Amino acid sequence: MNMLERLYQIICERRDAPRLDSYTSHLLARGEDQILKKIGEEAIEIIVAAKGQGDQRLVEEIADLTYHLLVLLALRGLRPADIEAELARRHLQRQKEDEAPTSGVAD
Ligand SMILES: N=c1c2ncn([C@@H]3O[C@H](COP(=O)(O)OP(=O)(O)OP(=O)(O)O)[C@@H](O)[C@H]3O)c2ncn1[C@@H]1O[C@H](COP(=O)(O)O)[C@@H](O)[C@H]1O
Repeated sequence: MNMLERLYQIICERRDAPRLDSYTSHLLARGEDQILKKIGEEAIEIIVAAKGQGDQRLVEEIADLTYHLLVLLALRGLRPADIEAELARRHLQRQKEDEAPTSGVAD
């Protein structure tokens, strides 16, 4: 299991068995609007970091956004595999388009 899957699993555990000492449990209890607000804030922090705070800061902000996106998925009963499936679907679609014979007149 990779770290994203492990983190998602822990977030689901916090959703299903809330803990008083858990930021994740508190965030989930505050509801979807608060999670969406955090996602917006983290996205802006990524832009600020990319525009002049260095690669380490950028990585940290992308990790923050990733964590909050996983919390949103868990709240909605979605899974990281749903995102992978959508990306795979797009990739296969693009491959098919690239492989399809071009219409038009042969020379
Ligand atoms: N990966 C994360 C993670 N990334 C970011 N954050 C939290 O996200 C918050 C974002 O920081 P901000 O300053 O924007 O927000 P804040 O002022 O602390 O809080 P808000 O009131 O704004 O929500 C911080 O409190 C971080 O600790 C995370 N909190 C938890 N995890 C992981 O989630 C799992 C469960 O941890 P608990 O939530 O502690 O149970 C563990 O694997 C943790 O490592």
